[in-house]
Amino acid sequence: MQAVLQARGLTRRFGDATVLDGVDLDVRAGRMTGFVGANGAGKTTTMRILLGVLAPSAGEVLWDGRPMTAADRRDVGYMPEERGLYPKQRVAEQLVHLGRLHGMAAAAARTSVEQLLGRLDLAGRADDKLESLSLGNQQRVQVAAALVHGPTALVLDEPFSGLDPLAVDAMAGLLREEVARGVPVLFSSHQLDLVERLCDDVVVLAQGRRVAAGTVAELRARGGERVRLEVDPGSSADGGDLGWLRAVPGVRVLDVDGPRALFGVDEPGAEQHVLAEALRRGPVRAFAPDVPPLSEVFREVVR
Ligand SMILES: Nc1ncnc2c1ncn2[C@@H]1O[C@H](COP(=O)(O)OP(=O)(O)OP(=O)(O)O)[C@@H](O)[C@H]1O
Repeated sequence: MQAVLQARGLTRRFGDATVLDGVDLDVRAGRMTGFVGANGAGKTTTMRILLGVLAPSAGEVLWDGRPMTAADRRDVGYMPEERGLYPKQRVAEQLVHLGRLHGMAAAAARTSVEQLLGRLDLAGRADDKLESLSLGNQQRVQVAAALVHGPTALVLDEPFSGLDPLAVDAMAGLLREEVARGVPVLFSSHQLDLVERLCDDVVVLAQGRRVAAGTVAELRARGGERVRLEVDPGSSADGGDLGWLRAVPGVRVLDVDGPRALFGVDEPGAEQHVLAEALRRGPVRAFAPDVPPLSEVFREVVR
């Protein structure tokens, strides 16, 4: 499927420092794309370039396969790192104003704001000044600001930071609805468990370069074949200690804790030798393939 929003070879220099170096990015229609990387990796800089807030030193941003214009960008929902709503203005008032700026009729903007505030559990705060809300609730309003006009794409800089688990679920539900209506969604986050749970695709940046990209499953499979083994400690002569695994050729022990172990398979079939040896020593409780969590893959690829 053709990506709607693409970056090709994005490079950005600040003085002598190259903070983005040839970054490619694809955000596909109807897919949630997670944008991850350590502090300072270049995520915010990339998002600013996507939205035209910052110019690239080289490279380009494409919309539907052609250079993205200011008109294309006008309908993208953007939640910038510096946020951007007015603390002293009332919540609903400024959201309606934003909808109007995107070309909505007043009545349509009011309806959209009412619905969004209801979904985000903020109906009772509509007439309060933004600054009187807790930080988490202010964050919800910031996301509402990106959604109010029915965006053609969403680019959100850490929309989940500082949210309680219920707010995360409410926000995730809203974003999923946008994805379901075909909107490409890109969001940055340091919460890798959340990225793993919510995203279809992931892009990993490290020091200004794209070091990995693909579906969550593809990235998790990068660690190679792994197997989890557990034996019955009581019935084995050696008390179930799996230390012997270290001597099996073609096997890379990742973790051993008495009768439980996790090992990588470097030579196809080596896991069958492990199983045969384990069964020779006593009963086996578990022998199953294991996929590393995204957080583990992340540590590997950004190293
Ligand atoms: N205006 C600027 N002038 C000079 N350097 C900048 C400027 N903006 C960003 N940088 C540098 O670019 C690098 C990338 O920063 P960026 O904010 O894009 O990273 P990030 O991945 O979003 O980080 P974080 O997860 O901490 O938000 C950093 O080293 C930062 O100091």
